[in-house]
Amino acid sequence: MSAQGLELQHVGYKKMTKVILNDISVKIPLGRLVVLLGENGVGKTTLMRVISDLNKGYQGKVCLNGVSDERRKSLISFSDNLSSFRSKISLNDVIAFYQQGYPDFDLQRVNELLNFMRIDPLQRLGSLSKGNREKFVIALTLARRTRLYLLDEPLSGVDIFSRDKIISSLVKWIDNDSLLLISTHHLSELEQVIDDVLILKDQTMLEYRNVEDIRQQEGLSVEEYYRQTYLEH
Ligand SMILES: Nc1ncnc2c1ncn2[C@@H]1O[C@H](COP(=O)(O)OP(=O)(O)OP(=O)(O)O)[C@@H](O)[C@H]1O
Repeated sequence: MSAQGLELQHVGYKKMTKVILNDISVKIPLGRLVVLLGENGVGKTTLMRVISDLNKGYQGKVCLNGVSDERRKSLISFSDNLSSFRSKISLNDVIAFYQQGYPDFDLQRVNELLNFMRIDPLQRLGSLSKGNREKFVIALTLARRTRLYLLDEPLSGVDIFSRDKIISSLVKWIDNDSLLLISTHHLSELEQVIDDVLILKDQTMLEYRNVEDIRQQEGLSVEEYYRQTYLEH
């Protein structure tokens, strides 16, 4: 494989003496939409934080497009819960902050995304409902023109109509030379748009597999396959 893409080599992470992630190795090419699966507490958020270099002191190597040191951070857009912002700040001011902080932030794209999600940027952050706040986070995350997007359970509070709309448009917002890793507990909704699944179990990777292979070779939906594989091991 070329250096283009995300490569994890024997990645592990401990918190004090507790093993959270253990010996994860995988190569994911660019241009993929990958869903990250696993039960509560298995380490999905931790893995995203390790990939983003937010959790220091991990074992092994994380390499994105050939960059394995902390410079890879500039190639990664990770959904942020915006907890560092005051509730009185307007969405436009949060956007201005992102514009200043990220040279790859695309103002036109964020406006298109907000328009698409029907979020008015004149509102104050603290006035957003849970679901609308999640939509705003998705818009901010996808508005960067970068190589890797990490969305950590981005749709948990979003209503089913908006979820369908956002999910079916995800491909449109991700460039061909980028990669999207999205964690969810609602796999069935994403089945039609994802390329691959990455399953975590017992602190490590159980499987990384192409969804078309699953359908053709196993004759199962991705959700059926996930349940079967998870319970078998
Ligand atoms: N600050 C912390 N201190 C100690 N343990 C932690 C800390 N943060 C996370 N953990 C532990 O790390 C493990 C992985 O947590 P993580 O949040 O990554 O799981 P997850 O797969 O994202 O879970 P969920 O599906 O519930 O969001 C859990 O066992 C959790 O208790």
